[in-house]
Amino acid sequence: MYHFIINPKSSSGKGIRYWWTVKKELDRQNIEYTADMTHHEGHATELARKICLQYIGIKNIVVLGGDGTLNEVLNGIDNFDEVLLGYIPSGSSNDLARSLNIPKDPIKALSNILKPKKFVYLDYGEMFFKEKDLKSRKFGCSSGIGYDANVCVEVQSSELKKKLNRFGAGKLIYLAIAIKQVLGIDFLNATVIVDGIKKGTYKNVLLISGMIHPFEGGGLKMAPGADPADGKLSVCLVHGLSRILILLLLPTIIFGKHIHIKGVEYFKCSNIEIIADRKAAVHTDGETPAFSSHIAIRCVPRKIRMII
Ligand SMILES: Nc1ncnc2c1ncn2[C@@H]1O[C@H](COP(=O)(O)OP(=O)(O)OP(=O)(O)O)[C@@H](O)[C@H]1O
Repeated sequence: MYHFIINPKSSSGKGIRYWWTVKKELDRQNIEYTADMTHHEGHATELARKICLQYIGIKNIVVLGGDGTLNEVLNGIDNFDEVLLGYIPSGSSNDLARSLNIPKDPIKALSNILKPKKFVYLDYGEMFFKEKDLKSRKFGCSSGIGYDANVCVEVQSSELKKKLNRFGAGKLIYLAIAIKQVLGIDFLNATVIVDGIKKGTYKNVLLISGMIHPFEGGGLKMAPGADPADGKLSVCLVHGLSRILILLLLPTIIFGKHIHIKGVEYFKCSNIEIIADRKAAVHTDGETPAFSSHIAIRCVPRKIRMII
C-alpha cells in the first residue's frame, strides 16, 4: 500500500496535473493506495503524522509536490525507521530531486517507486530556535539565516512567481529577487560556534547556510560537494563583502565557484550555533518558519530511507 501526499498547488497547479497522470497509472496497474491533498500551509505535516499513527509497520509515503511539501512531510515523521519515502517532484525549485537525479517526468519517477532499484539512507538537518515559543524544524535539503532566507520570504509572497510558474520559469524569481535585495541588504553581526568550539565573531554577515544537499533556490549550488549521506552539514558563511562584490558573487553561486572567493568560508561540521545581534529571517528548504536571533542547526545522519 502506498500513501500519497499531494500538494495540488505546487508550481501553480503542476501538482494536480501530475497527480491526474500518476493516478491514472496507479489505477491502470491496480496498485493499492491512499491519496490525500494538502489544503493549506502545514497540512502535509498533519497528513504525514496521521498516516504514521494510523498504519502499522513500514509506511510507504510518496510525496508529490515541491521541496516545501517534502519539508512539511519530514516534519510529520517521528520514527524514520518505519517510513520508506518516495518523491515525485512537482515544485518550481525541486532542489532535492536535482541532487538525487530523481526523474522530472512523473511517470518515470513513479515507476522507480513502484519497482525500486535503489534505496538510499539520507541525512536530514534540524534547526533549533532559542526563542522558547518556536519549535524546531527538520529539513531535507537546505537551511539558512540572513539574505537567502530574506529572498525566500519575498519569493513566497510574490505574485510574479505564480505567473512565471505557468511558463515553467518559476525559479527565475529567486534570481530576480536575489538581485533586487542586494540593494537593501541589512547585514548581521554574528558569533558562530562550530561543533562546540567558537569559530569567531563576524561583522557584516550576508548569510550563513547549513546544507545537506548542494542546491537551494532552484539550482543555486550553495554547497558544491555536499554529500547527503556523510552525516555532515556543509556550511557556507559569507561576510564582509560590499554590495558590488555581492552582485559579482551571485552568478558564481550558480556553478558553486563562490567558495573560492575571499569573504566566503565553506566547511563541514556536525552542528553549528549562530548568535546574531538581532532577529533575522531563517529558512528550511525554502520555507520561512521564523525570525530568530539565536539558532542551532544539526545534522542527523542517514535517517531518511528514500527510493531513488
Ligand atoms: N492547497 C494549497 N493551497 C495553497 N498553498 C498550499 C496548499 N497546499 C500546500 N500549500 C503550501 O505550498 C507551499 C509549498 O509548495 P511546494 O514546495 O510544494 O511547491 P513550490 O513552492 O512550487 O515548489 P518549490 O518549493 O520546489 O519551489 C507550502 O508553503 C505549503 O504550505
